[in-house]
Amino acid sequence: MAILSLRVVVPSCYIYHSKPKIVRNPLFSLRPNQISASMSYEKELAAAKKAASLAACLCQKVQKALLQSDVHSKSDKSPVTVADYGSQALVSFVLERELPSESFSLVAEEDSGDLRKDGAQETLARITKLVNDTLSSAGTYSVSPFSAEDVLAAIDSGKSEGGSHGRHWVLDPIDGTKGFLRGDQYAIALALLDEGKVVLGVLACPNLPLASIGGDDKHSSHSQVGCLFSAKVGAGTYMQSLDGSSPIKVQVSATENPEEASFFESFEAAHSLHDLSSSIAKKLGVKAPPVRIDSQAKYGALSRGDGAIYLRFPHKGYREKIWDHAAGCIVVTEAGGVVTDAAGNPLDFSKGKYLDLNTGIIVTNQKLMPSLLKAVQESLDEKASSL
Ligand SMILES: Nc1ncnc2c1ncn2[C@@H]1O[C@H](COP(=O)(O)OS(=O)(=O)O)[C@@H](OP(=O)(O)O)[C@H]1O
Ligand SMILES: [Mg+2]
Ligand SMILES: [Mg+2]
Ligand SMILES: [Mg+2]
Repeated sequence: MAILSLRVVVPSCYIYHSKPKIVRNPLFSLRPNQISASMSYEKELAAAKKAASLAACLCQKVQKALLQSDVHSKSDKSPVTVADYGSQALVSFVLERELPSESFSLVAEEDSGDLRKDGAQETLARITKLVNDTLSSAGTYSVSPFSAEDVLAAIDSGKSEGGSHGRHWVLDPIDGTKGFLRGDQYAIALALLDEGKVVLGVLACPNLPLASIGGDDKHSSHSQVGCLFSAKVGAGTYMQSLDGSSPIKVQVSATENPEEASFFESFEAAHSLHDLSSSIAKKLGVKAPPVRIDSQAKYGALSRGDGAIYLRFPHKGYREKIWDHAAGCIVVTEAGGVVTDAAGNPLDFSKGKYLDLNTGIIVTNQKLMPSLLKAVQESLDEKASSL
């Protein structure tokens, strides 16, 4: 069995601390109508942070010793690993356990179909062991070990369709599976929808340096890695280290000058049109080359001002899923940023599993958004007229 070599050294399993250290910033003082919103969803946010942190432990364990046999191809040919399944089972278990009085609906990326097929028993046994080992090493729950059937059921509790009524959790158990396999960036992305609106979001990014990745030190081997971003409607965005530092409030870059702004885009060229992003950035006057990283770690990095712009233009025909953007979207907006489609409309998470989008997704701060939208429109018009 081939063992893939991985570049990132990760810290040991996380101990999660919940007490926030508030960094005062007048920009983030709450308006009266935000106070009630900020006080609700508290236990849901705590549960989401716990679930994502535990899932991150499981993913790290797998990434440290990744076996070729842990990687499978889904029917759409995208990769899925034992860690994607294990992470989904763990998050679903923790949420149900922490919030027993609430009706539970989860819209999640993975399902157990392939794991129920002949020949998948060994993989399922490995996932079951990973889930049990992670729960027992965290020591948080005294539960009898999960059986393989329990794991399949926990994965399949993510089959909800979401929508505009009631509450729905939205989970990408590993966002950026290709990055995960390369030993690069990935995220456990969890959000809660209430009446079709994202009201909280958590991004666990086990390989994201705590220091900025926007500057010259982005390849420093000394950087401590492992970030947990969390945001609640009306209450701002916080970042803490996954191994337990106090949360600090973060905010997006305040730059008004595109020449100072760097931009993020997908690492995978198959996921976003890099040429189109370059033409938009050039029009806007951005000087720096693109920062290409996998997953919603881009939203996390943007929320703390590492870069000022995220451009995402999928190839024609691709339909964006809500779990690829829900958590990232609230993490950025609560940090003062703006997330829209290419026409400037806010993203609508109330339509089920898919986002009903116009062309692409753009993210930046409030000052740069008007000129970014103009550059996007001009570049799209040029592209259309050249066809
Ligand atoms: N063709 C195509 N176009 C656009 N997007 C796609 C495409 N295929 C996949 N995906 C989704 O992209 C998710 C990975 O996020 P990113 O594109 O931000 O990261 S990456 O740099 O490209 O790895 C990735 O999420 P995961 O499947 O959770 O890894 C996919 O949902
Ligand atoms: Mg994803
Ligand atoms: Mg995924
Ligand atoms: Mg996937």
